[in-house]
Amino acid sequence: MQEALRFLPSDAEPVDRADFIEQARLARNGSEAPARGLPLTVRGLRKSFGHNDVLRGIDLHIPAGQFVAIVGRSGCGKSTLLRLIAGLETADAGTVSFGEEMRAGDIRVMFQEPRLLPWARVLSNVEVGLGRGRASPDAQARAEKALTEVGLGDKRDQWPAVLSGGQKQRVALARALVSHPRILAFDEPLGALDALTRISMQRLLERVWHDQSFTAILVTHDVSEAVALADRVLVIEEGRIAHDINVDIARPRRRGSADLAALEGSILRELLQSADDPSEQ
Ligand SMILES: Nc1ncnc2c1ncn2[C@@H]1O[C@H](COP(=O)(O)OP(=O)(O)OP(=O)(O)O)[C@@H](O)[C@H]1O
Repeated sequence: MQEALRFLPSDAEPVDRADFIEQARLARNGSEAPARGLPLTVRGLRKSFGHNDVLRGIDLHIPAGQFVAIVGRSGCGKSTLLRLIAGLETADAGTVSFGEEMRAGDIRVMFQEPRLLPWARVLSNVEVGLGRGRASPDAQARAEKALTEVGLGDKRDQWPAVLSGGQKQRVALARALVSHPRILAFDEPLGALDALTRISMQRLLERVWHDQSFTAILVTHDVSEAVALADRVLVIEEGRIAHDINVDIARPRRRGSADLAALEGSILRELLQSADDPSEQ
């Protein structure tokens, strides 16, 4: 495992999820197995669009299996960072490296829009996530299993058009999970959902992350979502990681609890302060 880098200005240690994962795994299997998530290290990452210097030097290490949330003002570069990590965008400088050689399907991204194929039934939409593996004999069984994991086993033969927004996002999640990714990147995946659906999707995300032990990176506008789900919250300001906050609150976390609210409040105050700072406009 690579050594964790230090970040500004936080001195928080990377969260050790090993105990949490191991306890769950031992309870399920009675045997020890290595975490499935991949670690990743970002060094000196820079990205500009024309004269807009969006990311001005990002240094970051995410241990295998950690759940990291990225927050910050609109336009601060959260999605750009996520896209660079996922290889959907090319950096101007810097590197993103992973603990091991990557195989196809190791990184998946889930977006705000479900991006389902309207002419394909739900099960076929999930099989799309297998890429070339769609042709394998067990593709259908894997897709059915992924659909069951998101609670939509009974919708396999439906068309996307008849599903609710939340159900469509569940299908998108199943499509992301079917390749057994070792890093799952979420770009504001729940942003278009109503409040109740959003909370039930947050629980689902947390459960699948817990069960499958992938490394999770969540871009969100919603600080309460970030502190409810993540082991660690990164605040991006002025193209850099301005705060790297350890969410040292035991799981399962109770929505609305005083400790979550206090942490959310302190992050929001920080964001509002930087938004009010005229020197940054
Ligand atoms: N392909 C692109 N071409 C030009 N500018 C871009 C491109 N992608 C992003 N940008 C610009 O880079 C900046 C950062 O965008 P990004 O989407 O990463 O921000 P964000 O923090 O995710 O924003 P939001 O919270 O509003 O979704 C913005 O000013 C955006 O307009």
